[in-house]
Amino acid sequence: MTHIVTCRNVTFKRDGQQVLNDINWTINQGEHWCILGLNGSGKTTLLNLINGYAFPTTGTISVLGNEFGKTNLPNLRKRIGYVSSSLDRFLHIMQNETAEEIVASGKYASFGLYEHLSDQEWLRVNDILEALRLQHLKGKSFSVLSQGEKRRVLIGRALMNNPDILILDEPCTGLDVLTREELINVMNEISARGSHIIYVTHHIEEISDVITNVLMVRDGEVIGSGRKDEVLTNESLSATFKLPVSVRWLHGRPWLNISIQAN
Ligand SMILES: Nc1ncnc2c1ncn2[C@@H]1O[C@H](COP(=O)(O)OP(=O)(O)OP(=O)(O)O)[C@@H](O)[C@H]1O
Repeated sequence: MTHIVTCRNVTFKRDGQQVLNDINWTINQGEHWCILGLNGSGKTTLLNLINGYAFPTTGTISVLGNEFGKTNLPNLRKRIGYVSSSLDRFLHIMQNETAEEIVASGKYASFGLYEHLSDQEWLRVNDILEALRLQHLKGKSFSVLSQGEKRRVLIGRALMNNPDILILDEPCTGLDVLTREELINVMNEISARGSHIIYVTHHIEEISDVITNVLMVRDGEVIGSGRKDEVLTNESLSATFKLPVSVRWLHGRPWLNISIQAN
């Protein structure tokens, strides 16, 4: 398999609105992508198409070598991990479960099912807790964890199945700067384990060393796509954010400056 994701001439229309228009995008082996775009630009819709939760109006999508419409979706979805703060509303069902039980439940892609794990799978749970620096949370119930700890536990849960693709949809929303940096560091671990990252954000500061490529979306259209150092220019960022901005690189990481214009 050479391509992880391929979108060809993908459009998506709903209620007379062209939500996505002629999207062409390829993720190759070994690449980690960030999707950048304003609120309402179409990022979540694109993720839903990749997950097979929605289907394009026209065009084709193939994920991990399988073309949608010609493949077994549940099996394919097991190879895609998805962590999103938009799923927080479902978290009430696991408030009493411990950090390690929640990671373990990722094995069955269902909360609350971890009774049948083998000794080897529990070793894997331990290994993940260690890799994400969550060992100290063993035995603690989910309800008492901080926001940052909860996000990392959910990423650990998504890693339990060794997904080929891990989608992180705005994982740093609501986190303070220290917790955000801790979470960004976790991406090194994820890539070391062989998952391809798709990281969705509004903030270019979250584009860590691990991210190789960036897709810029504006009003449902791709306006930039490629290696991050080539794509993240003042012009393309100003177009993406509909605001005059400039980019500054510090130790290989981009930061945004907003050019305030005097009236
Ligand atoms: N099923 C649908 N029916 C009608 N409109 C839709 C549907 N799905 C998405 N849209 C519209 O498409 C546009 C893009 O929405 P989408 O959620 O993909 O944006 P987004 O980039 O993820 O935004 P945010 O950053 O705020 O999460 C919005 O205007 C939204 O209202």
